Amino acid sequence: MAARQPFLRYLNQLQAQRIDEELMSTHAFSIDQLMELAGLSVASVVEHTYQHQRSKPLLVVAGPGNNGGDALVAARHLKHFGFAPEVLYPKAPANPLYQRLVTQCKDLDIPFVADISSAVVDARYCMVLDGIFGFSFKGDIRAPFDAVIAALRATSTPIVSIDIPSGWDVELGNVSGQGLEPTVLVSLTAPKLCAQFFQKTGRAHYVGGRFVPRALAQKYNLATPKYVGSLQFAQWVDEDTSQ
Ligand SMILES: NC(=O)C1=CN([C@@H]2O[C@H](COP(=O)(O)OP(=O)(O)OC[C@H]3O[C@@H](n4cnc5c(N)ncnc54)[C@H](OP(=O)(O)O)[C@@H]3O)[C@@H](O)[C@H]2O)[C@@H](O)CC1
Ligand SMILES: [K+]
Repeated sequence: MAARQPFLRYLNQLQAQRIDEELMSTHAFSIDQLMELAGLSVASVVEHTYQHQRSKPLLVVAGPGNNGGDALVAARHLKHFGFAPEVLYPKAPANPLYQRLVTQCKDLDIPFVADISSAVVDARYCMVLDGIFGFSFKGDIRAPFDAVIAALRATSTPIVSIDIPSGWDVELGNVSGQGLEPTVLVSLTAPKLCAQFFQKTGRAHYVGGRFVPRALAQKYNLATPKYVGSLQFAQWVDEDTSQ
């Protein structure tokens, strides 16, 4: 009997972008649908991890791309889950999709803050949701996000990162030393190569985004997470335990 090919467990940047494109072409998803499910997964992980810490607000930091869109969706769900999210959106693009997400947050009375400092983050928030950069991040961190990430790095407030710890090279990890060091990582669709450098004691790694059709998983030989019932996330197991 032929030996089973090892599953593809960590995506490179190009594979992540191709899978995203194929979901929206071959597999007929709209970006709004994918973002909604991605953001719901992230909010579900936050609820699972920080359900006993609702007495303080949580800070959602949204970047200029779809990672930021996921963060805005998560903020909306978290408000419905009984949390008190506040959003920092330093560079809101003139893109109708993101503008609709902002309106939806404002209609729920989610405050948008103009600026943060490390001291304010530590004093005011129970956690930070990092939706600054995802799988399209490249190069050195440019303004205004260099200052935002530096301020977050100087806090002791726990960070949950969406898909990629912001500032990390998507494949090589925190090679610049300037990226965030989150407590929790929620990979979407499948972990990217940088997630291999995240697996350390005291941290939790989940996968979310329950929208991958079997045909796409088979095409890439993806190691699909074992989602249970209606849960929107699954714990990522570090080694290949598939049969
Ligand atoms: N299938 C899935 O898994 C799904 C994934 N989804 C989510 O989409 C995410 C990927 O989204 P994405 O492609 O829009 O890119 P993302 O990383 O958010 O940022 C791009 C922005 O960052 C900027 N930028 C880049 N480098 C920079 C730098 N050094 N310094 C400063 N800025 C920099 C760049 O600017 P530009 O280079 O264009 O000037 C652009 O504005 C993915 O991680 C996941 O969260 C779901 O929504 C849907 C289903
Ligand atoms: K991120």
